[in-house]
Amino acid sequence: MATVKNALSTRTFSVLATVGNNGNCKRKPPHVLTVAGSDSGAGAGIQADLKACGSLGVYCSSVVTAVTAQNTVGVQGVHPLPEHFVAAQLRSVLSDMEVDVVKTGMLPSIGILRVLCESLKEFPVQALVVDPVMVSTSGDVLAGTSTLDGFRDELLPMADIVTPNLKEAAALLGGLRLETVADMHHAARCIYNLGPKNVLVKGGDLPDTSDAIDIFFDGKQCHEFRVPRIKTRNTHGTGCTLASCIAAELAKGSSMLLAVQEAKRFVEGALLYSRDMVIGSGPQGPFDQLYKFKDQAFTSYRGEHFDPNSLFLYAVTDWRMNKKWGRGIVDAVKAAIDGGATIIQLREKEAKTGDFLGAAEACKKICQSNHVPLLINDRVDIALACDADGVHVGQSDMPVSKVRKLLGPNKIIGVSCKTLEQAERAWVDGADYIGCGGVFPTSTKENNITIGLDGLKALCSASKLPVVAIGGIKKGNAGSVMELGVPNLKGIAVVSALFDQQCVLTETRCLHSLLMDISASTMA
Ligand SMILES: Nc1ncnc2c1ncn2[C@@H]1O[C@H](COP(=O)(O)OP(=O)(O)OP(=O)(O)O)[C@@H](O)[C@H]1O
Ligand SMILES: Cc1ncc(CO)c(N)n1
Ligand SMILES: [Mg+2]
Repeated sequence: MATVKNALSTRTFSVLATVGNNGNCKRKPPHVLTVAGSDSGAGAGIQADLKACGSLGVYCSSVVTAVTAQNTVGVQGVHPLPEHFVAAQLRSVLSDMEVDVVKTGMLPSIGILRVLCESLKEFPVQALVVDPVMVSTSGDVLAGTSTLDGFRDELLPMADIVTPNLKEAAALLGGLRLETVADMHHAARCIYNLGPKNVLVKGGDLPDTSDAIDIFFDGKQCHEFRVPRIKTRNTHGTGCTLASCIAAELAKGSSMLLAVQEAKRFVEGALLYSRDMVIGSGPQGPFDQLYKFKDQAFTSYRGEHFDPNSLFLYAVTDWRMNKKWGRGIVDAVKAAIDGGATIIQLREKEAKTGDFLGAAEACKKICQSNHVPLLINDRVDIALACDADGVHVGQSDMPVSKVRKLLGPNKIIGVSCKTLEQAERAWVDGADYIGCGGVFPTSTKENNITIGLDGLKALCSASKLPVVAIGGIKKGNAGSVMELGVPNLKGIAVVSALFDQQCVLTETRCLHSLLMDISASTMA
């Protein structure tokens, strides 16, 4: 069950709008309509789209434009559906089902392309993702050359993003040669001039590159996406999957750039998971878009940005304490890391913005070179400005769902919780971990309610997220916390035990070795 929970990304639930209906509360899930061809081998086309959207927690309806007979060897046949029946399917779905985003794949004829354009004018949607499918990787033609003009003159001007591969980009530009990354940049700009709001030129098929490189152009800036090319024969359907994931993320409310980033991560994770899979005997096999349901390890694949074990010894800075002992934030952070701190949070309630940012930037360098994540307390602006690894917020700071929108899917978000309701909310809103306390009385925070070891244990047991304990923890009582033995209690967070001390390095070392001893004895 845990795998299923994970695959239904925490983010998913935060975007389920509730709509009143005869006094009842109903959920409206984000909804993508794919208008594409069926792939009998199920690696690409409608089948890929349904799996990809489903994996990202998005409802996917489907209008079939053609039925193909294909497998890992190639395309054995294409049977386009009659235009009037594509029109009928479009009307059925769009007139009734509150589609957020339309994603197009194989449009086998200019007639079908025009039917789609007419439907979109009659039933406008929030966003249109156009994957201008023309030729399969096996070289088989999936859309006649007559559709080229239709794409250029009618569909692309309506598109929020178009995602051609190299051959399709070349065809859209009248047979331009595309052989280098510089050519891809140029092509992205030229295709933008055909009218779409954004362009992603995909370089999966660029020869002689160790990276898979895609170029994104939003009319102002070009972004280069590079991931190490995964060595596998199973890449059939990467294009369809990528476009569907972009559509799904847009339907959930993401910005275009973040949607593309998330889609890339999904494809990369799926290829990695499926790299050794053997289906069929032809040259290009399908991969598994449902990978997140099958192997929990892949839900925490590196794209998932956060290792809960980094909560082990969590150092939270305090300007006043460090000043009292005559040292700056940066020196304090360096000493804590040298002593074994596994994550750093800068909590500088009184610092001026300019000073805070300067210190944060210096800490970021130290943290990065030591592979220790750096979080900023409360100040999302500072975190963005110094490119910190994430933010920690309290219950009266900016809500987690808003922080997630600002920081995107790849940053860490922690939130302080005392109650089971707050812990549940944190999970729903897309937090990565919970800070739970005060466990013991503390002077760092005024008027802080102490929940005690029992409160901590109850909250950990109920929480679906990893937990770090905080509040008055020091050498003398750290053992009683870690010995609670709840699996998602990953570590302790400390302020005065490290920073209200003469030597930060010594205190951190001491606490670190104590924690190591405790975890060795609890594992034994
Ligand atoms: N071996 C790989 N490793 C990592 N990423 C890849 C690999 N192959 C393709 N990609 C990525 O997959 C996405 C689709 O790229 P590609 O250029 O293959 O599209 P396509 O040709 O339209 O796909 P399709 O196989 O569905 O026709 C791109 O983001 C690309 O960078
Ligand atoms: C049906 C269908 N759509 C798209 C592609 C492109 O991969 C394919 N091979 N088949
Ligand atoms: Mg390809």
